[in-house]
Amino acid sequence: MNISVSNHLPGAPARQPSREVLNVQGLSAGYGPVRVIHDLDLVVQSGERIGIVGLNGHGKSTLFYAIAGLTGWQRGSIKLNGREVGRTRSQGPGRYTHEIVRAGLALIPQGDEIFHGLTVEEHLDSGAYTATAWRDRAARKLRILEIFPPLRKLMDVPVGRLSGGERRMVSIGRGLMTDASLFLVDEPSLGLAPKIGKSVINALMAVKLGDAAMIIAEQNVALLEGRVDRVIGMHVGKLKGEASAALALNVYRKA
Ligand SMILES: Nc1ncnc2c1ncn2[C@@H]1O[C@H](COP(=O)(O)OP(=O)(O)OP(=O)(O)O)[C@@H](O)[C@H]1O
Repeated sequence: MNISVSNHLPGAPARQPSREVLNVQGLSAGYGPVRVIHDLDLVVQSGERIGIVGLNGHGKSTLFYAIAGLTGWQRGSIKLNGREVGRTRSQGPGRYTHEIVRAGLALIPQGDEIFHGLTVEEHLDSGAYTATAWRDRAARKLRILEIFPPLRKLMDVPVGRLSGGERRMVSIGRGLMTDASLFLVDEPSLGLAPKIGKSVINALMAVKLGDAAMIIAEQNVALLEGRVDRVIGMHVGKLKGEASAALALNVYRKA
C-alpha cells in the first residue's frame, strides 16, 4: 500500500479525525540468542501521547529500536501509517531504517547523540532531513524555540558548551524538526537533575501533535502520570496494564 505522509509539524494546529499511526502485533525482538521483547501488541492512534514505563533493562529501548528496524532480529507485524515495516527486519538491523523513517518515524534515542562542534541551529537544521521539513525549516525552528525557550539565545553556540539540560533540549528539538507522524522519545529525563528533567517533560507535553502521535519511555512514572493520554507498564519485555495510569503505576511498583 502506498501511504503518503502529510505535514505533521509539531505545533501544527490541524487535527484530523483519529486514525491508526502504529499497529504492532505479536512482536518479538532481541539480539542474537537473547529475546527481549515477547509477543507484544500495541496500537497507537493519531493525536495520542503515550507513556511506557518500566524499570531499567525491561525492554523499552528495545521496543523503540525494533520499531525502527535496529534490533538484531525481530518477528511479528509492525504497521506504521498502515504500511507494514516489520517484515523487512530479518534482513539485517538498520538496513531498512531509512524507509521506516520515510514512512513517518522519528526516534529520539536515549542520551544526547550530539556533535560537540556544531551549533544549536546546525543541529536543528540536521533534523529537517526530509524535503518537506527542509523547506519549512525556518518555521519549524521557531516552533522548537517556543517549546524550548532557553535555546533562543544559544542558536549560534556550539553544543559542546551547553549544559546537560540544554543539550537534551537540542537533541529532542532535532528529533521534533522532522515531519514524522510517530515520535518515539526514549527516557528524556535520564541523567538530568530532577527539576531540569521535569521541565524537559513539560516541554514534551506542550508539543502540539496535530495528527501525529508520541510515545515517551520513562523509568519515572511520576513524571508522566496524569499528563499523557495513557500510561502502559512494561515488565520483562511485555506490556502490562494498558489504559489506566493507576494500573500502570501498580505494575511499575510490583516490578
Ligand atoms: N545491543 C544489545 N545487545 C545485546 N543485548 C542488549 C542490547 N541492547 C539491550 N540489550 C539487553 O536487552 C535488555 C533490555 O534493554 P533495554 O535497553 O531495551 O531496556 P530499557 O527498559 O530501555 O532499559 P534502559 O533504561 O537501561 O534503557 C537488557 O537486558 C539489555 O542488556
